[in-house]
Formats: sequence, C-alpha cells, structure tokens
Amino acid sequence: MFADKILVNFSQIFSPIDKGRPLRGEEMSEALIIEDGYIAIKDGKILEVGSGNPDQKLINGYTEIIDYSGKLASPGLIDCHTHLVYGGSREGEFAKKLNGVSYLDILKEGGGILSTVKATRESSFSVLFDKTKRLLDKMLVYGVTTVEAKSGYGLYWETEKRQLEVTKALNENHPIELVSTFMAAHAIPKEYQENPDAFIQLIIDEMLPKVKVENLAEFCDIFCETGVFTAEQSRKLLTAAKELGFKLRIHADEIDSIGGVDVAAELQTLTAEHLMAATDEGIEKMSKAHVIGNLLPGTTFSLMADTYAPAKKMLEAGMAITLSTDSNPGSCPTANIQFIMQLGCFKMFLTPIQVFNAVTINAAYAVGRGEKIGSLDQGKQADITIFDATNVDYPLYFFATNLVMDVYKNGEQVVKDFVRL
Ligand SMILES: O=C(O)CC1=NCN=C1
Ligand SMILES: [Zn+2]
Repeated sequence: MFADKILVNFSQIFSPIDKGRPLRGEEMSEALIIEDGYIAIKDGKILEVGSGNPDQKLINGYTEIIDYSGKLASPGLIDCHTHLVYGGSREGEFAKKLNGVSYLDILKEGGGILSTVKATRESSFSVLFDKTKRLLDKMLVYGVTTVEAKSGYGLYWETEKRQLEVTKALNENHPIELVSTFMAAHAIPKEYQENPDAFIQLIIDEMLPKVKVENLAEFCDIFCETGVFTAEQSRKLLTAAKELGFKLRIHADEIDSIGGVDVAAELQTLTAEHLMAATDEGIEKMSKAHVIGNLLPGTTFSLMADTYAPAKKMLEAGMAITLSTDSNPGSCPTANIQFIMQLGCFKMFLTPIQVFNAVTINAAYAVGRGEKIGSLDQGKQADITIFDATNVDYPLYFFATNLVMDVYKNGEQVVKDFVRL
C-alpha cells in the first residue's frame, strides 16, 4: 500500500509498547527507541514505522517525503487532566499564596474555585469559547494533540451545560481532540454549604441524566477533599454515575487523605487524580484495583508545597501512572505539559522513558482512547509530535524551553516550524 507521506531520517522515534492496557510498574521503563527512523502515514493513520530507508513498496509518485534529520518524534502528547473552560483568572490570590494562605483557606473564604464559578457564570458561550480556544492553541504548540476537559465552574446546570457545550464545540473546531468530563461536584455552592448532601442529590437527580441524554461528557469526576466532598458523598455520586454508564475519575488525596482512594479502589474508577497525600496502603489498593494514578506535579509546584505524589513508590507497587497539567486558574495556571514532564523527572525522579509513557500510551488509556491514540502502532491515528532534539532524554534535560517544532493530528500538519520562528 502506498503512503500519502513519509517522515524520514529521525534521529530517534519514541514508540511506546502498547499492551492493550496501561503500562504498569516496571513496564513503564520500556519502549521502542528507533534510531534513524521513519513514519509512513496513510489516510491519517500510521501505516508503518521503521528504521533506515522506507521500503519502496510504500512510495509512489504522490508520496510526500519529509526530512526530519536530527529530530525526535513521539506520539502526540496527551494532557489527561485539565479544568480548561472557565471565566476570569485568579492572579489576585497569588499574593495571599505567597504570604502563606492555604488553598483550602482561600476556598473557605469564598475565593478559589468559587470565585472562578462567579466569573464563569458571568461569561457567555462565545467568551468561554474564544478564551478556551486560545488556551488550546498554546497547548498545541507544546505538542499536545488530545486533552481531557472538565466542567465544574458552574456547579448549577445552566453554566455546567455551557461549559460542556463549549468543550463539544471546540472538539469540532480545533485540531486538538477533546475528551469531556462532567464535574459539577467540584465545590459546594454557597446555598448548600449547610447541606452538601442535598447538592449531591441535585447533581444525581437533575444533572447526570441530562449530561447523558445530551451526550455532553463521557466521564464523571468529584473533588474528594477536606471542606469539599466526603468519601461517602463521592461514593454516592460516582455509583450513580457508573449506573448511568459514565466512566469514573476522582480527585483524591490532593491535600488530605480522607478516603477518596478507597472509593477509587471499590468502584474501580479509571483514574484517581493528584495523590500528593497518597499512603502506602492506598497505593496498594489502587494497584490491586488497576486504578491509574494521574499525577499533577505542576499543582504541587504552584501551591508551593513540598509533597510531590510518590510516583516511584507507585511504580514499585505495580501501578500505572500518568502525568497531566491540571491546567486551571487557581491551583495550576499553566498550559505547558513539557514543564510537567520535566517536574516528573526533576521532582519525582522518573526517567525520560517513564515520563514519555506517562503522557502518551498511559494517558491514552486514561481518556478511554488507548485503541486509537498514544502509540505509533499500525492503524492508530497519526498524531505525532516532533521535537528539535536528537533523543528522548533531551526535552526533559533541557528544561523550561519549548522544543516542539512540528505537530501532526490525524496525519495533517497542524504546527509547522514553530521552534524555528
Ligand atoms: O482550584 C481550581 O480551580 C481547580 C482545582 N480543583 C481541585 N483542585 C484544584
Ligand atoms: Zn483537577
């Protein structure tokens, strides 16, 4: 079969090993590193990956050959945890953070998430659409081709729906593919501060069915944390969501360990998010239940905390892990997944191979798309990120610098020569 285009002469190609599930424990240290590699693309899919000169059977008069001498290729990067759609911003809290006021104390004062809720409720569809598009444009030039986007800044249906509709519209109008998560259970609205159980019931009775019927999200998530939702409330909401066919996530052990990981293991949520305060016992439970640990080192950095999630302990316990930005206006205002990858090395002591696996094949399974993206196996989408680097170590070692040069989505070039600009 002839290729439409063949990307040739890569110094290295990072090609994860796809086992049909997330890589666990020691498996995350393995990958195919193809020297002098080529990637043949046909109809937006991977046709063949190899080393040396592509076989002549791949080439006819219409095949475009593109030279990438001295460059590194990887599958398109996948950011599997963001709070992408929101109004306003929270730099006003920055001075408080610098003066030692905690994230939860700011929330308790009615700031934090609740101040973003106010700004989002006041933002129209087009304002949210344009703002989020600009954020996605930044993520794209950092090499990201798929993003998970949560709601959770409306809390009430009208604005939750608007957030989800912005995500749906952008999924159809931006090169980045979006995976939608419903997260009305992100904070307790002022009117329910005395009765959060009633708010959980409102979400179950009034919102979950609408999200399902209108096909506005595949996943359901909840913030299980001191001063937000308890483990029992999380269990109740996620059980109802599971019965409606949603795939499950849970924000657990971000600041305090209050039982969210137990809920994750019991309900076998696809992922548990944050895990900065994860205990040895909790790690064991997640490993046994095959819960993916989605680690967010940018949040630790942004909260000026010292507790990075115990990534290596999780790998020693046989867990699958991913790394994401947690891009949001309060606890992690960034669009840069490469910085997160570098924190994975510099602060969690993961190797470059483990980090690249965490933001490609494992992140693909964490968004329920492992069969379509996350590696360069034949038939997968030709989502490819190309770095101005000769090997897989360099983009992690040479930090705080965007080394992405070109990006392909479904075989089409969507970023060109960025690093040379
Ligand atoms: O603070 C925010 O806006 C996002 C967040 N949700 C749970 N942790 C952080
Ligand atoms: Zn989050």
